[in-house]
Amino acid sequence: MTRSRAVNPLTCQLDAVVRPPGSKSITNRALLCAALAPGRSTLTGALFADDTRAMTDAVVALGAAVTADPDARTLVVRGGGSPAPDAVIFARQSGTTSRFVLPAAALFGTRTVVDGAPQLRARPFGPVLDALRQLGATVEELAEPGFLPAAVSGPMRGGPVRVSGHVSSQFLSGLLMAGPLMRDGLEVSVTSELVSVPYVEMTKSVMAAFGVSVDGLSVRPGGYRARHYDIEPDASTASYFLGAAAIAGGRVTVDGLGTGSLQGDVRFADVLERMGASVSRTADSLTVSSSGALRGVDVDMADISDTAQTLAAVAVFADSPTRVRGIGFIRGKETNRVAAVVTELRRAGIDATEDEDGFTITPGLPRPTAFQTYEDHRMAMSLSLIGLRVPGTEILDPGCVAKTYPDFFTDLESLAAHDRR
Ligand SMILES: O=C(O)C1=C[C@@H](OP(=O)(O)O)[C@@H](O)[C@H](O)C1
Ligand SMILES: C=C(OP(=O)(O)O)C(=O)O
Repeated sequence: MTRSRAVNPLTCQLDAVVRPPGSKSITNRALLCAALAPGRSTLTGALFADDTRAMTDAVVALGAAVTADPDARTLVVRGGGSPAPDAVIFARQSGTTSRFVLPAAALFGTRTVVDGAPQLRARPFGPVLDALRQLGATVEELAEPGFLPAAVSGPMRGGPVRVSGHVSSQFLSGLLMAGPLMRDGLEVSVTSELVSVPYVEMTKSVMAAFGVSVDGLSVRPGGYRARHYDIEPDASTASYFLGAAAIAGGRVTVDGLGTGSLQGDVRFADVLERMGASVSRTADSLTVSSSGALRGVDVDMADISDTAQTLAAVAVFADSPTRVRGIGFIRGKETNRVAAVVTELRRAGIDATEDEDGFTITPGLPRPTAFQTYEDHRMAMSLSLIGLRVPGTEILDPGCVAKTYPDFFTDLESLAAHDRR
């Protein structure tokens, strides 16, 4: 296993067109909806990474049959089955997989155990477990209350349910996706401020594509319909390439992320625009061009928090401080992302401070640093951007990118082939 990976500075301005792998969030929603739809669905443009393997294994445990063709980026799903008694789902490090399959597993009369890697066991599950109890499921917390592993069994009667929204939107998305298969359908009330709102809109869009409409946060009883579904590239992943254009200068076009994207994270480009980059958007692409001169920004990233670490790396190269707000909840992601990003930038000599709801970065010249990554793919990918400008940058435990983007370093290196010479 490689313990560290050097990132080489770009020597010239960029001029690249990239097509990142498929969206993790859409792939995992489409897999679950397809598994709940009787018949054969074909998912094209799918992501093949640890998180989507976790969901693939999970839907198989729920009774679906899945044929994967990674070269063609295609998953064929035969849905409409049911889990074997005492099924066990191991969600690896995947928040989406675990939070989405708990409600789906509790649709069935058999007992299913959901567990994950130690890192996932440390993340919160209380809101979804509590909601499942309200809906009539039997829930056993097999370790600590509110954490994995947990066992669930149904069926659920459905109807009104209350769930909090300030820790994660994934609880709400998971409940909605199981909603049409509950006896009385589902009517969700969110009891606290909802974070990551665009992901709930994405949930509704993918459900609609599979034949289920959501009215507000209410779903009528019904069923999903199998179909062919094409998945767009991952917008969170695209943020690393757009960030590269912003700091290295030049131009990067992301092919396949158009104005109709289902992903809120395309709005990372709006933040770069506020910092002084130029952005152009078409029906099928997103382009960021920059001279490399950037100003700091004060921005609320509660809707697009997976790109907050990318922004932290970009902010280092601006000419005034950047303040990121609204993201206190990312302390409960793969790692405490607020603390991790501040610690690592300080390790490089940058003046970074933790705020209650985010962080503040004052630009500076980073020194050559071996960055720790805290088993967090986004720490590794974001801090790599610093290496595009600063010689001697190393990323420790680079393999952690496998969670969502196994080929990240190869693709980042191939950007250099597109230097504008
Ligand atoms: O629903 C989704 O696909 C996701 C929602 C977000 O999580 P939270 O709702 O926990 O912020 C995001 O960070 C995660 O990567 C994917
Ligand atoms: C938070 C993330 O993932 P998840 O919650 O799905 O594990 C992420 O991909 O940054």
